[in-house]
Amino acid sequence: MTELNKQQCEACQAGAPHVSDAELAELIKQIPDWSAHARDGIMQLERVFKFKNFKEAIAFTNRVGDMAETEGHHPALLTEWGKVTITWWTHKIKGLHKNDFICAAKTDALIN
Ligand SMILES: C[C@H](O)[C@H](O)[C@H]1CNC2=NC(N)=NC(=O)C2=N1
Repeated sequence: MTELNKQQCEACQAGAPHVSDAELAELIKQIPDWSAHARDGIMQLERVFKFKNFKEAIAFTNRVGDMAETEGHHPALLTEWGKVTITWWTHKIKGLHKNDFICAAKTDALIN
């Protein structure tokens, strides 16, 4: 099967199915540094990235932003001095779609 970070997001419609528990268990193995948790009842993927300073943190943030624009799928981004917290979920379905796992894998590929 094609590696997650080599796949492209699909256009996600309202009403699209959430990933099943079994699919989540399989997909999360490909992004082992990410956690899957519910926040306000919405399942999300989250990872904290550490950097030497703010300059590197904001540069990484901008690379992720460019990827999100390319994919048409967007994360929550918290950029701090030396740290970026990235959270992926699909707003339209208020949960996790395969797109979120693809974008998490693409995010990992943007680490210098
Ligand atoms: C119109 C636009 O394409 C949609 O609103 C996209 C934008 N980016 C998105 N990003 C995420 N994470 N979830 C969405 O449902 C979503 N929808």
